[in-house]
Amino acid sequence: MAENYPTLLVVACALVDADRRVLIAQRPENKNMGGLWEFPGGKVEQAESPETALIRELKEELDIETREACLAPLTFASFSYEKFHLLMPLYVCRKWQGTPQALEHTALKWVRPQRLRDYPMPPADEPLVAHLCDLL
Ligand SMILES: Nc1nc2c([nH]c(=O)n2[C@@H]2O[C@H](COP(=O)(O)OP(=O)(O)OP(=O)(O)O)[C@@H](O)[C@H]2O)c(=O)[nH]1
Repeated sequence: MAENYPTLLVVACALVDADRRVLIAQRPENKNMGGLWEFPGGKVEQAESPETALIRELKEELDIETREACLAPLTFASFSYEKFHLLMPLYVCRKWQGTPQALEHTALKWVRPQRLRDYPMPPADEPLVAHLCDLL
């Protein structure tokens, strides 16, 4: 692996509803990996904790509010993309205020964990699905 190959810290969240379904969000077509389904979240900015970043991203992307105590770490993705290495902790959140809206995505979908494989996801996400199936 080349030097100066940055590791990008991105936080993501599996929102889980009362029926044990998970929220996934479709990336806009004009973005890298457009059309794929991902877990809401985004890059951790400087001087932000992962949890603070995730709470911010959930508000910006979905217009929902949650708090640190409602974010349970589940697992992480570690995957080499062409231009960066992605390190992505995945949290589970079962308690939030508001109804998720697709403010930055093309669509949102509540999916049973066993059906997540029906939705094309970024390659980094594929190993995460098994963890959600085990948990839920
Ligand atoms: N939020 C999120 N990002 C993911 C997932 N899987 C995955 O590979 N990523 C990658 O993590 C990177 C950071 O995501 P991001 O949401 O902050 O950035 P972006 O590409 O949408 O564009 P932006 O820079 O305009 O915000 C992207 O390259 C994205 O494709 C995932 O499940 N959720």
